[in-house]
Order: sequence, then structure tokens, then C-alpha cells
Amino acid sequence: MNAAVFPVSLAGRSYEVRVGTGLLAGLGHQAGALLRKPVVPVVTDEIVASLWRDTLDASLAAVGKKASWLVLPSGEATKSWANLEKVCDFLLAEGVERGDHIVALGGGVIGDLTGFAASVLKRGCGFIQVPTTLLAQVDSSVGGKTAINTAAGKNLIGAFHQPGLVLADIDVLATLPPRELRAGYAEVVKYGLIDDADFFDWCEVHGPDMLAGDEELRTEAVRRSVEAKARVVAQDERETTGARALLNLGHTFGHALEAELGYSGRLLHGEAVAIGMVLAARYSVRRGEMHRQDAERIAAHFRSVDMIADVAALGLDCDGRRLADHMLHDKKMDAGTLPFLLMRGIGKTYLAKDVALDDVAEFLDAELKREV
Ligand SMILES: NC(=O)c1ccc[n+]([C@@H]2O[C@H](COP(=O)([O-])OP(=O)(O)OC[C@H]3O[C@@H](n4cnc5c(N)ncnc54)[C@H](O)[C@@H]3O)[C@@H](O)[C@H]2O)c1
Ligand SMILES: O=C(O)C(=O)C[C@@H](O)[C@H](O)[C@H](O)COP(=O)(O)O
Ligand SMILES: [Zn+2]
Repeated sequence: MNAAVFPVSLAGRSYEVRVGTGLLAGLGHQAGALLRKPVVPVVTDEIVASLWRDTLDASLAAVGKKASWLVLPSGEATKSWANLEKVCDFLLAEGVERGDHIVALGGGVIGDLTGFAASVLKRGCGFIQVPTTLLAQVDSSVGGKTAINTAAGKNLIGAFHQPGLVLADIDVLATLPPRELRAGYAEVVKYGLIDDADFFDWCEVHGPDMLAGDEELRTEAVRRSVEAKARVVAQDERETTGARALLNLGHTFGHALEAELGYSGRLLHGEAVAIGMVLAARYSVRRGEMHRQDAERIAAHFRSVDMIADVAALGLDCDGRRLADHMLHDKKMDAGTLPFLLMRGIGKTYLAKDVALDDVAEFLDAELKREV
């Protein structure tokens, strides 16, 4: 076992994010006293269960415990009211008490859903995030945003509820399909675009090898991302000062694309965010705030790792107004105005409060027709 530890420090509380290898196999020891009872409720999805269930069972057996499993379907549609009920009923049947910690083993879908269930179960019980996708390791398992989707939009029902521990095991990424790795990579690149131009340079140099499987580079990508996220969350846990909103770069555009496609799996969250960040950059160019070369450098980087950079390439059957209308549900909406994360350059993201949605709709019309 080999791990680095990153504390997430919040007002009066903190928890550890451990990044390394052998963490799932050592989960029983890693979680220690957080697991108070002989039976540990674990929520996961079908694909993760087929690959990693035995490893977790063995890790609990090593400390004289056993898992009780709830296995849900894989995919974004699982973040639903119906599954929230299922998880809560499962936890109640397992007799979970407030002081217990349940385990979320999976990607962002399982982490968001299980974390939300933990936030409402008896008004809040503990949970341990064991993220198994790159996206969940670099982003969703850290920071306590939990949620489900509704017909009206992404993550509209949820809570801030921090985990008691996060175990990001690089070993489990070995079974992740390339498309899922690339989707998670978008959130890695995001940290460079927000406020760390050197990290964006690192991504340009090392991103392809990291995606191809280099374990040291994967560890470095996860560590740097977790450090960046922990720093932001410590400043603004509940997204009230504007600091945490920076983590939403590309998401207003991206969530609109996900909503338009109905969480069908045609576009993964990270894929939508990659296109969304290119749109944010190009919209910043339109406002005269960013050099066109910088925006196109971002698009070129995503293309270089076989990701879609241009919304036009999706061939959507909608106009800019329709996408802009999805944005009316964005949680950043404040007194009828929607703040946007825009860029003054790579690593220079800021929250703009003077954006007119009509102008965004017009911009999107042009982007939807861009020649690609
Ligand atoms: N809470 C947050 O701060 C936050 C941050 C970013 C994203 N999110 C949310 O996270 C979700 C996306 O997460 P995701 O990309 O992890 O998707 P996901 O959870 O659907 O996982 C992606 C796919 O990979 C499979 N999988 C997971 N681990 C695997 C492994 N080790 N080997 C093989 N297959 C594996 C899953 O079964 C699934 O099919 C979205 O709902 C998004 O809104 C939340
Ligand atoms: O942690 C955050 O804050 C983020 O915004 C991280 C995002 O990558 C993530 O997709 C988040 O769930 C989006 O939040 P939302 O508030 O726009 O639903
Ligand atoms: Zn995201």
C-alpha cells in the first residue's frame, strides 16, 4: 500500500482524501474505527460490482467484517428519485444509525446518489467515498456535493454532505474503459483552466500518456486535482462566496447539453464539460476577454486526446435558445441573472455577472452551425 494524504479542512471539521494504490484491497484497515459494526452497507453499480466486489469483500473479511450489497444499474439515469428511495430503504433495512458509515463504491453517479441518501437518512449518517472512475477520484468524491437529477435538470435535488473519508485507489482505474477515462480527464484539465496554467501545460505534455495507462502520471493527475479541489472547498464549502463556483467552469453549457440529451448516455458528464469549457472560452473571445488562440488551444487539446471539442459535432436538433432555456434551472441563477464562468486566459477563470442569456443563445446558434 502506498498513499498520499490530502486533508479537506472545513470550519471545525476535516477529513482525509487518500490517493494511492492498494487502498480498496486495504479498505477494512483504512476505514478503521469508522466501520463500527460487523456488517457494512455498500452501494455500488452492476459494472463495478462485477469487477471489484470480491476485492472489497476480502478487504472487509481481513478485519472480521462483511459487506451487505445494494447493486444498482450503471449510468447517469441511476441518479433518480426512485433510486434514492431504494438506497434509503436499503439503509433503513440494514439498521444504519447516524454514527455509522456506509460505503459508496463507484463513479460519480453512485457517489452523488449514496452521499445524498446519507445526508437525509435519519437527518444524516456517515459515508465513505471509494471512487472508482477518474472523474470521481479527481472531482465528485471530494467536497460534499451530493444530488440526483430530475426531469427539470441536473443535480437539482441534493445537499452538501461531506464524506468521513475518501479512498482514491489508482489500481481500480485499470478496468475503466478509455471513453470513461477521457470523460474524467475533462475535469482534470478544468483545474488547469481555472487557475493553474502550468497544470494545463502539464496536461498537454502528459495527458495522452496518463490516459494510456501510465500509473505514475495517473497518480500525479489525481493528487494535483484533489489538492486543487480541497483548496477551493476549504475556502467556500457551500458555494456562497463565488470561490467554489469556479469549479463549475464549463458546467452551465455542459449541463444544458446533458439535459437536452436526456441523460441518455450519448454524452457523458465529462464529455459535456469538455465541450462546455470550449464554449466558455469561445464566449470569452466573443466578449473580447480572451485571445482566440488560447480558446482554440483548449479545443485542440481535447481533440488531441480524441474528445469532441465542438458542440456542432454533436449534430443536435435544437437551436441556441433551447439550450439557453435549459440554463434557467442552473443553481447559480440569482434574482433572474445567471452568472457565467468565463476566462481572461488559460488559468484565469472568473465569475461574470453581466452576461445576457439572449446573447448566449445567439452565440450558441452560431456554435451549433460552426463548420467542423
Ligand atoms: N459531486 C460532485 O462534485 C460531482 C463532480 C463531478 C461530477 N459529478 C457527477 O458525477 C457523475 C459522473 O460520474 P462518472 O463519470 O464517474 O460516471 P459513472 O458513475 O456513471 O461511471 C461511469 C461508468 O464507469 C463504470 N465504472 C465505474 N468504475 C469503474 C471501473 N473501475 N472499471 C470499469 N468501469 C467502471 C460505471 O459502471 C459507469 O458505467 C455525473 O452525474 C456528474 O454530475 C459530481
Ligand atoms: O464541486 C463543485 O463545486 C463542482 O461544481 C464540481 C462539478 O464538476 C460537478 O459536476 C458538480 O456536481 C456540479 O455542481 P452543480 O452545483 O452545478 O450541480
Ligand atoms: Zn463536473
